[in-house]
Amino acid sequence: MKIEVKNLSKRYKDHEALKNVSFTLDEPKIYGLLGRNGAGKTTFMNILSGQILASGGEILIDGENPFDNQRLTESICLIKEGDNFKKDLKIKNVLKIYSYFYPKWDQELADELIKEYNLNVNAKVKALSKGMESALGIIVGLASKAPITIFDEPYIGLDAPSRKRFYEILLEEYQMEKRTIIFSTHLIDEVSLLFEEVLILSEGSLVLKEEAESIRDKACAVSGKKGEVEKFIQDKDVLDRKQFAGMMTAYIFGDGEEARASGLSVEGVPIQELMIALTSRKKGA
Ligand SMILES: Nc1ncnc2c1ncn2[C@@H]1O[C@H](COP(=O)(O)OP(=O)(O)OP(=O)(O)O)[C@@H](O)[C@H]1O
Repeated sequence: MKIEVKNLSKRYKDHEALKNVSFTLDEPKIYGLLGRNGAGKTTFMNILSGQILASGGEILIDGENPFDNQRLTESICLIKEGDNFKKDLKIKNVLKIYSYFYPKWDQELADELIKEYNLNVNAKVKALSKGMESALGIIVGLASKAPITIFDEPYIGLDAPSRKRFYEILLEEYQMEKRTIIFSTHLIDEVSLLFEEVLILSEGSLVLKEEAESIRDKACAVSGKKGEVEKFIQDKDVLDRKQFAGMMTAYIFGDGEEARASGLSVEGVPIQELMIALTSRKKGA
């Protein structure tokens, strides 16, 4: 489904959470939506899933506004950090409700994941630990098979092996049937390999939208003796620099060929570092 975001703004009283954000997602991909606390990620995902209204601009999904739009809501599944389900419901009833709601619901996958995460279908949501409740969210998100599936920091309390399994299953499912997956997380290093495209919000503005692969070509980390790196980056677009014991690493925009030719060592910039550099750069600008 095509998602067009046009001059999107959201104001909460005197705070502008989203400022004139525009971009298009026109292919089913795994998108990483990143940014610091308060950058506007959840606000964006809430507007996208039709839960709240924008203050200005619009989001169109296949040409339609998602707010109060039954046809579209069946195609969008948003799994939040918590409180996704009514506390008094039993797991089996949660699954039943979602199976009615999502036309492409995959019960076989839900059953498999219930076993995988060792959940008792007769347990009530309120009796679940934080990690178990997150597992239930992940199960619903994956089994919904919604063409737009949004995970907003979906794994609070989930331990590392369970998160790893989630990434593996997400990828397996995605490879079997492509869909738009928007994944917002602060555990960037852990998931960045999943992302096919990365969007970074900073203080309500979009500061990067780039395919993960071209990030590798667009920015690089240049390391070497401090003096040599300093000399090399004089005329470069520098994102960030770190120094230690007479050595320096600078993150720069541009490919690494010239740096390599100057005898400096060149590596990719981890997406987490890129996010930190881009979001602090804007603040200081
Ligand atoms: N209902 C609301 N009322 C008032 N202000 C809000 C409301 N929801 C969000 N905000 C403010 O809007 C800004 C963006 O919040 P949002 O939750 O979208 O950020 P985020 O990027 O998801 O942050 P985090 O990574 O911490 O979850 C923040 O300054 C937040 O305080």
